[in-house]
Amino acid sequence: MLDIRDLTLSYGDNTVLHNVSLSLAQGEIGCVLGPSGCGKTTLLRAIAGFKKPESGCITIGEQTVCDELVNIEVAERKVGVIFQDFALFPHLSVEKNIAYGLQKINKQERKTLTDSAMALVDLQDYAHKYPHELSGGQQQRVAIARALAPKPDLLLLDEAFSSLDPELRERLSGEIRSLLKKQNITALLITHDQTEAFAMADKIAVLQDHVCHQWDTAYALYHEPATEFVAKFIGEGTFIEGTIRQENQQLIIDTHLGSFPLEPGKPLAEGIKGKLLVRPDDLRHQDESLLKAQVVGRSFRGAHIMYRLQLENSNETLLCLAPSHHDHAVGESFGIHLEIEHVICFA
Ligand SMILES: Nc1ncnc2c1ncn2[C@@H]1O[C@H](COP(=O)(O)OP(=O)(O)OP(=O)(O)O)[C@@H](O)[C@H]1O
Repeated sequence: MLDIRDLTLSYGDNTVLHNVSLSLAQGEIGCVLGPSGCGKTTLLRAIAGFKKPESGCITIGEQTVCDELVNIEVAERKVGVIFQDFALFPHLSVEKNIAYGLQKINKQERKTLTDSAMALVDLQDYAHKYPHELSGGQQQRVAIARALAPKPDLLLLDEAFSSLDPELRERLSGEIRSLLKKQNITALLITHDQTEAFAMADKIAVLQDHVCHQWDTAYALYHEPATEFVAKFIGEGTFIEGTIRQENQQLIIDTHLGSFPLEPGKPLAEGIKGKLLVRPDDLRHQDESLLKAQVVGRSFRGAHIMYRLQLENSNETLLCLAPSHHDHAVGESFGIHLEIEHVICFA
């Protein structure tokens, strides 16, 4: 339903996107995640048709909306956009806001589409209210109904939850995911909030320095990051150094916390130094372990405590997520054991 191939786009000399590719099947929800200024909004603007790329191709449904020969107008692309501030018209009622994009359609059909969009987001009782009479969550639902009323092929959400408080944001992102899934709507959202991306998206693109580092499921981004940037950006963790050796065709990294076999097919070779990713859940609390570490920081998270630990005879600190009944104060030491299920190593 959405196919972006080798998209390159600049503002003057500033290349913002370089050879970005990603695609979504009908009914899939994608998310573009990345640090501020990495080009998330620019990508969305290119898909909607507000900014023409230098090269590359965008296809929405059956229609190529932009390539070296074609550039379809914004209004002709079957795309619904929801902006960060919802962009509702303050002087129009909920019903009229939703009907706004349907002016080319005859009156009867306009009423049918408006009513069904209002029902979709459960706002029938608010049809004659004005935006200032609604809560933030209700305003967002109006914005969604307005974007969905013309039955777009693709829905784009630009930081659509960021002006809401965290609790409402979490609840609404779950609700909206269910709504989009039930209606089999294809959507792409941009956010800098990983929790929101994980809660909503089937697939996530991680952008940084103009390029898309990885386009994958949340699970793969966390457990099989393609680049060091993705490993650092998604989730928490620390890198420890080691040396790579080969034993019976198998590459192994030796570190001061143990030796770990490496996945095949990575650009790693015997004799080079490697950086091994240690996630907080790889480091286990184990009283009987001879390997001891001292608590230098801690953050209580309810069921778990995130410890920052310093190894004996080392300046290195590591994160350890332990069940909160293992309650240790800063300055105390406890035994640890490294058990890595997904071995992630970079040269
Ligand atoms: N209209 C414009 N003219 C010139 N440069 C622009 C324009 N819009 C964006 N840029 C530049 O393009 C880069 C990407 O901007 P963009 O808004 O796409 O990033 P973003 O990832 O959405 O950032 P944020 O998370 O802060 O919203 C930035 O360096 C920005 O300064």
